[in-house]
Amino acid sequence: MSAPTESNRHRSPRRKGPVELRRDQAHGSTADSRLLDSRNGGDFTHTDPWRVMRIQSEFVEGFGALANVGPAVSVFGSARTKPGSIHYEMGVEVGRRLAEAGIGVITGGGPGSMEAANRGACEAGGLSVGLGIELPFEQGMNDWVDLGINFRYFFARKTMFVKYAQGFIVLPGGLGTLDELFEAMVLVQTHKVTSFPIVLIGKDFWGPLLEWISSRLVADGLVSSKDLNIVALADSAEEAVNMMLAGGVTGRR
Ligand SMILES: C/C(=C\CNc1ncnc2c1ncn2[C@@H]1O[C@H](COP(=O)(O)O)[C@@H](O)[C@H]1O)CO
Repeated sequence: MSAPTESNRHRSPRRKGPVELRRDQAHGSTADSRLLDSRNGGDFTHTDPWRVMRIQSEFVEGFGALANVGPAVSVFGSARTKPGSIHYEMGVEVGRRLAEAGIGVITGGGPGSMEAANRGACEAGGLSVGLGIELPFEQGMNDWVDLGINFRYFFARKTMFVKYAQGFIVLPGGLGTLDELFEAMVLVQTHKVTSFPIVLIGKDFWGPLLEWISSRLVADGLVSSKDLNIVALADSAEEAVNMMLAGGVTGRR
């Protein structure tokens, strides 16, 4: 911005919402002139202020669609497990047992263990929710989702996993699953959520990770030893769902 001179000092400032623009910054188009200017084409949809509106609409639509889901558990796990594999079948059983306990199932709506948990819930007549995510490659919602919402933004979607669930069950998975697990653990660690059971299924799979957290992170003073209690380990779908119930998740009667 250039320094004030005699010629521009008194030019009136221009307001853009909470932003006030003076001198050279005050030139340019106005919101209504841009709205009426057909030469802009669709370029405005690539601007950050427009994205804020889209982000806001994801929250509004997500909150609206999920407001009445009732008691639910978010189930995370690999997008790559195949029907017939141990982890896929475990996902089906998790979904089924949650549904039988009157608890809805929320997943990422994708393939693999997400599909498995939705399938188990759907087949048992329970609520099966999928929070899909737009990805650079074609990827539809799995067939077992009854209530599906598609998100553009991971962070809006993640809010829904926490806000509408009373606990998390985590099946074996890769980076996406680890991301969701660690986010949940930090929310509990920082008391952003309370009474929120997180159960990992598969002692062989998760044991070494917890052992590393204990032997390295706790030993180096990076994590408090009491934070190890944020997660519990289970070896079966039955055990995991019972831990949810014992942890305060109560199903619909
Ligand atoms: C890579 C493949 C499919 C990707 N499709 C996904 N759809 C919905 N949600 C997804 C997808 N991929 C990852 N997620 C989320 O992360 C977790 C699984 O990630 P991981 O890296 O496979 O562990 C899962 O809980 C989702 O919320 C294969 O075709």
